[in-house]
Amino acid sequence: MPQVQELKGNIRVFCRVRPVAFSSSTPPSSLTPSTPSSCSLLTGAQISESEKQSGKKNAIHFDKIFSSDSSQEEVFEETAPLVVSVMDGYNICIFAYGQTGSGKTHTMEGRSEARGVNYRALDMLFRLALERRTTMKYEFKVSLMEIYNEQLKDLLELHDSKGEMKRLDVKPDPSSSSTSSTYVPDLKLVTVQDLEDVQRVIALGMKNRSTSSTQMNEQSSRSHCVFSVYVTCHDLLKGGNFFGKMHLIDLAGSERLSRTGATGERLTEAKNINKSLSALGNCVSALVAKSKHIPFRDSKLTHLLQDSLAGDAKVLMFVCSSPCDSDAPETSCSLQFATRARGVELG
Ligand SMILES: Nc1ncnc2c1ncn2[C@@H]1O[C@H](COP(=O)(O)OP(=O)(O)OP(=O)(O)O)[C@@H](O)[C@H]1O
Repeated sequence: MPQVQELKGNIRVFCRVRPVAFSSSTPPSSLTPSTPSSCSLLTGAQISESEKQSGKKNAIHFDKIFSSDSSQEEVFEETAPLVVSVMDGYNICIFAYGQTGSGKTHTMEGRSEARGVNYRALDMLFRLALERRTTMKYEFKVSLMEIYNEQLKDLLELHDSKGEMKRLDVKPDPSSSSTSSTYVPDLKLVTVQDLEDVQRVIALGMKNRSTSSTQMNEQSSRSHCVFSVYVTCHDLLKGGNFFGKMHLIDLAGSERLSRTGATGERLTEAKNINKSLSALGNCVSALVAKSKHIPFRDSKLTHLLQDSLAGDAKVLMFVCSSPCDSDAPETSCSLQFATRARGVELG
């Protein structure tokens, strides 16, 4: 059984490197083709090697590095201790960050033959609930939202017959004494009892999600996707209830507009994605500097994350990276962001 991690601490950062093969199979015409020999930028071994050479000052530190041959099981094994604590009433936020095509969706959602963190997390929660059934009774609800072009949408509820999704907003939580606590009024929560329920809900939501093909990724997420799990725990021995909440977030990929060849609608999407990711960067910098004002309200993404980043959540960030030299500028930006994020003190 994974051990529950301590509440206080910094944002934990896990670095995951995508395999080479996925970019070389369909090399984008405008990019340097990815060959194994040119894809030497980032492996666990090389990070520690560069660490040795450059000395501690410039070294990049992560809580864990997963190389390109790390399996979904290995990744989840390290993530599980954090996930478990939602059953004990903690708030958890796990998000994947990185350039487009770097493996964020693979890490969070995965595929049916290689499930990602979301599915494995729910699987573990259901199994734990069963194990603890003589002392605790758990109820699970989930929600699925996306932030697309700076609009927060409920992926589980249609707003009208034209197929428009219901639009949502982030508001201060009136039931909490903490000023950083937020909630999303009118968000649809669905009770789930097993993995089949979860799969049904996710399949419905994903049908409504905004993805499209870009030069960098055949099935690129054009929105930030927020899958949330709400756990109510009834203590059967002592009586009383407590609550835990977990956000599992697949961020849209950061991208250089010049590389993506985006025009029209794709360009608007890309600009909105980059804007909200830089708002996240600004909040992280302000949190590291312990500024009085953290600009959470500058974007829907940061407003939604306020609850986790300024509250009492345990936060884990996957920084997903391409191993290719041709992606070096983006990888460098992602790693710098991850380094800053790791300096954020929580709790
Ligand atoms: N560790 C991995 N092992 C196997 N396949 C991977 C891995 N990482 C990524 N891939 C594959 O690479 C491709 C791109 O990955 P993915 O869609 O997860 O990227 P992304 O970061 O979510 O991109 P975007 O931001 O454009 O949505 C997919 O086909 C995915 O299955």
